[in-house]
Amino acid sequence: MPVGYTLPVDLNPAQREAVLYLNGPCLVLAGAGSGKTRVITQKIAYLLRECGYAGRQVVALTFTNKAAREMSERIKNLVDRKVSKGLTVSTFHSLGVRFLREEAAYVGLKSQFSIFDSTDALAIIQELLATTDKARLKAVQQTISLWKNALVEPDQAEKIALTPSDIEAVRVYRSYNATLEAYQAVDFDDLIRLPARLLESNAEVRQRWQARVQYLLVDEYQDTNECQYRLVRMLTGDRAMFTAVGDDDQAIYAWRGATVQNLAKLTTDYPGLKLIKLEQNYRSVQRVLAAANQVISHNPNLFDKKLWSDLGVGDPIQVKAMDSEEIEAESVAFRISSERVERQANWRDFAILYRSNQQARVLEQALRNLRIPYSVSGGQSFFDKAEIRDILSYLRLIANDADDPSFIRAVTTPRRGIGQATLQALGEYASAQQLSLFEAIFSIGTTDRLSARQLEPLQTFGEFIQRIQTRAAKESAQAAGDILDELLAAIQYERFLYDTLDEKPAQNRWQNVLELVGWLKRKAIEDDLNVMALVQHIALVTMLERSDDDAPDAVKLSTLHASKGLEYPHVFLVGVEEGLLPHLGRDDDDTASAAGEDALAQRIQEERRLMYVGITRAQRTLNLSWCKRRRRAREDVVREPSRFIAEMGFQAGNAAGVDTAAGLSPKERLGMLKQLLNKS
Ligand SMILES: Nc1ncnc2c1ncn2[C@@H]1O[C@H](COP(=O)(O)OP(=O)(O)OP(=O)(O)O)[C@@H](O)[C@H]1O
Ligand SMILES: [Mg+2]
Repeated sequence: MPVGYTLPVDLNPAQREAVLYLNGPCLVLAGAGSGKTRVITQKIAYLLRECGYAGRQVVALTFTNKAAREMSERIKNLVDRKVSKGLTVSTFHSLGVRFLREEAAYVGLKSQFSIFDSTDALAIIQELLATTDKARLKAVQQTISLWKNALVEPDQAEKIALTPSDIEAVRVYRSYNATLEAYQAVDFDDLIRLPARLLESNAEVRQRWQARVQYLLVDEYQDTNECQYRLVRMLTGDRAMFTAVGDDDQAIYAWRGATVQNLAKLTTDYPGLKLIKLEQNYRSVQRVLAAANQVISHNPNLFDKKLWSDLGVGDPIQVKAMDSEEIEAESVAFRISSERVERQANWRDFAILYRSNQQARVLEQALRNLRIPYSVSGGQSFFDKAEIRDILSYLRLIANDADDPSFIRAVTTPRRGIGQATLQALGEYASAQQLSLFEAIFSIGTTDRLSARQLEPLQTFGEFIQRIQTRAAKESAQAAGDILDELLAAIQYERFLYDTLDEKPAQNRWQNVLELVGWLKRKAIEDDLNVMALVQHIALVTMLERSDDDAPDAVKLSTLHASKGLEYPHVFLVGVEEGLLPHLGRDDDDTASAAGEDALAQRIQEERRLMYVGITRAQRTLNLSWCKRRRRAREDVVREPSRFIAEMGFQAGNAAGVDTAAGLSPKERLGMLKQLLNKS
């Protein structure tokens, strides 16, 4: 340790060791709430303040934009702005975008490539597969995604594809890639796959990046996939100056190709790896921790870990059975409202967590009824709304005019007298000439299939987009706002809404558009992005969350997946029932249900880890509930309590809420007894 450096006192010896260790690769393996993320933040501060690293030499990778933002905030408080200048704290995907923007030419892209989200990607697959069977489409999309994440190219996929459906998927995979290439577009998986592949194949690029990334830190390492593993390996090279932190019990992205084996692989790939374990949990009271430990003990474990807390026993965990999801939602809303007063807490101290996005609607309604402020994260719904996709199609076209899907959406919304026949003629010409639709406008001229009357609105549109392109490329973040306003006015989008819809929905949609534009303007200024850079930024936000503008004091609604890494004083975990948590794939878009016993066991284990993640978000109180009946496709279905409730040692049927001492050590039991006695 450099002389005169005082590490923050609020690090325990093991954490301190992890922060100070700089002799090679380091893995911190520890349970929830043990301060893994804190180690990363403190280590960045240590590198910058005491070890002479410049900001631009340090890269920290997190799992979500929100986590990246929070980490940046914390570092701002620890390190002088001048010292941290150039520091990268981002998601794997944002780093991928930056990498590809700089190295675009090496992978045959222009730097203003489009990023297609899964809705865009699905539309392409639908065209290639020529089916509307949604389950089949999603299955193919997932297969392609898994191949990409495992760095399996179509040629290799062809060799391993045995079933007719996999063979079909290979065919789609090939054409899908070709289509993306034609549009100068990449999908989310490509954001990591292309950099990893380029780094592996091109020594010059590899050396340049290795010289640049002097120290790398990775949070939530258990959820990295093969591509991300290789990316980390390539970026850090033989020097292997990195710290990874993770918890195998919190691996919840196997369905996206993540593999906890990456944790084990580190220990074999880097023989000199320093392994550090943390055992004290600083987040949760003992009852919560005991429940978490109980549940996860039903999974086979890769690594032996212990976890204890000295934050006191805490209140009994409540387990409630509800008659329906409406009643469950009402009851949660009511409880939050009264507990806020009783506990003198803030709205933001409460979180409601659920397995599936669809559960949010009923909860939102109940909170609105009681006028409780809330914010939702983990949903993609906002960016999937028609009006938002309309506006974004313009922006995407402006940034990348090879993006044919965006062209088609923009040119036909609002309608400007360009009909199907016109577009068809344009499309045939474009593909014959190997041009994008946008380029085709300017060279097609009138033909026997395209009259001057048809051509004119196309050209007007083309010139309009070109004018904005010229400005957008030249101007700054400040001007981005003006450009957005002018764009909206020029296309008369508000009028289009009121012309085509009833007043109420038109008003709603226009509000959403204004919200989007307001958010974009703030983002442009905050991160100093011009319109071009902004467009790529948006695509990334759509991926996991859009929770920038969290209301300052609001109850948090979140999926379990999106709650990873976060903590709340009071947690309500709803819908803890068989079929939902564990989610057993009764949905029609599910492929794993047919995949046999072993796959099912794996799946239950992943769901159990998800349950563990949920429980361990709670700092002080935890409330579980499940519904005896739930509406599914307009039918009421009888539900059973989740097996996880029994695994925690609780009984599930009691509507009054039960408490048991299961999972507590003798000392903790005694503490609990004392507490009960004090109360009475
Ligand atoms: N040494 C410490 N002293 C006091 N508080 C600590 C200490 N280490 C961590 N904490 C606090 O404990 C909480 C959990 O820490 P952190 O979020 O870093 O854990 P984690 O291991 O990353 O959890 P998760 O597995 O959920 O991501 C935070 O509120 C953090 O500030
Ligand atoms: Mg963490």
